[in-house]
Amino acid sequence: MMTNAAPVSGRIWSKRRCNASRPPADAPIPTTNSASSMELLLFGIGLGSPLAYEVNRQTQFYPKKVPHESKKGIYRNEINRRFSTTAVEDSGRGDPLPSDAVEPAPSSGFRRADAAQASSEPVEKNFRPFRAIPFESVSCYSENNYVSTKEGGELMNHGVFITGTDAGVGMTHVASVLAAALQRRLDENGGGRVGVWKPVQTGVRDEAPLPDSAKLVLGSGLPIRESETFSYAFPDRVVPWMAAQRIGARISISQLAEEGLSRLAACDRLVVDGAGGLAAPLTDRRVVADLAAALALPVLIVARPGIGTVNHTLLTVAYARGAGLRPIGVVLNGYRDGQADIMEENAMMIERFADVPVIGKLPWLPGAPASGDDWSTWRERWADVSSASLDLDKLP
Ligand SMILES: Nc1ncnc2c1ncn2[C@@H]1O[C@H](COP(=O)(O)OP(=O)(O)OP(=O)(O)O)[C@@H](O)[C@H]1O
Ligand SMILES: C[C@H](N)[C@@H](CCCCCC(=O)O)NC(=O)O
Ligand SMILES: [Mg+2]
Repeated sequence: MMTNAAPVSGRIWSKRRCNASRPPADAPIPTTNSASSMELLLFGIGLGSPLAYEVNRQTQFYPKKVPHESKKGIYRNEINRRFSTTAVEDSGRGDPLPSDAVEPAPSSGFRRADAAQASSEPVEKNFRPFRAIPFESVSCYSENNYVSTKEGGELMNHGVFITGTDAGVGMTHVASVLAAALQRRLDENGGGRVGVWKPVQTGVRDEAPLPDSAKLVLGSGLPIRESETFSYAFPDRVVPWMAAQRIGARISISQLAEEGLSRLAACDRLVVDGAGGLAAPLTDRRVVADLAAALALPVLIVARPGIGTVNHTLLTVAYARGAGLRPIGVVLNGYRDGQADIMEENAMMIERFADVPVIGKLPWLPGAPASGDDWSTWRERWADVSSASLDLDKLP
């Protein structure tokens, strides 16, 4: 029986900080151009209607690549609405998530960015530490054939959720090369399609470095459109929950879970690039680990090769297990000259103390492109070095 994780995020985000970032309780309800109103409109009337088109036109933010983000910096990638099917509800087994995991649905009209603000209760009373979804509760998804049962009857979907011991450890680079490697393996074995998905990305601005969604497409070389690889995009390079708070928006984990399951159904392997580590908050009560659990995906942990990584990796593994997740492997990424010995020792300790295999040891490969140009050379070099050291057989 899996246990729930400790309420870590409740301590990280003190009430004072949370309140400071929220709009005042009597703030006017946003009208058009707000994330929530746009989301509601699109949800209620469908993408094809003239009104929805009008909303899209008014809310451009990132016009070069994604013609549907708002000037305020949001937001929900409506293109991916098409992935939000009713498959989960149709399973006939009721609500796919525990009731407290499902965000309240909008009833009518515009709504504020955060349901807690619309409530008559003070915000503090609605703010609770997160509780990870117990793994058992996602078993209903198996009815949709999205879930494969591995040896020992363990529930595991056909894909992998990439996480890391810290921001910046190379999750997106590993996700993209892994997607390419999985596609190659499928091609060699009768075909099939690998999907990549970045559910929430932060730090997406015109002037910023490439967003992760672009890195996933360019780094994997898969024939997919960037606009179809992500769901939420926020301008500030911070934790997703905070990025949403800063612009008065909120992330719906139930919609993400639904979309993820539809994406799983639409491909043979899905590589999901999380944001930050497993404990990074997504909503008031949910963290990245909850999304991985809702998707029944095993997690692959990207970690640094050098000093500090044993502690960080063991913490991440423990947290994953506490949230009911299965850590399927660790990739030590970016070892430099002279670091091979300590990396080997660290790999040995991680395997011994965490009981998780280190399935990849990737070198630091200088010259990663910073813009959209010249990815093919890098991709080939990166694929060469990683194909030698990534053990794909450990992945479902
Ligand atoms: N093995 C590597 N060799 C060379 N450069 C790398 C390697 N791994 C990552 N990088 C570089 O390090 C930076 C961070 O990598 P990446 O974006 O994949 O990290 P991340 O963990 O996804 O970060 P974030 O938390 O910001 O999403 C990037 O500039 C990338 O080009
Ligand atoms: C800004 C980063 N790049 C990332 C979010 C990092 C969350 C960090 C969590 C923390 O501070 O503990 N965003 C993203 O992957 O889209
Ligand atoms: Mg990343």
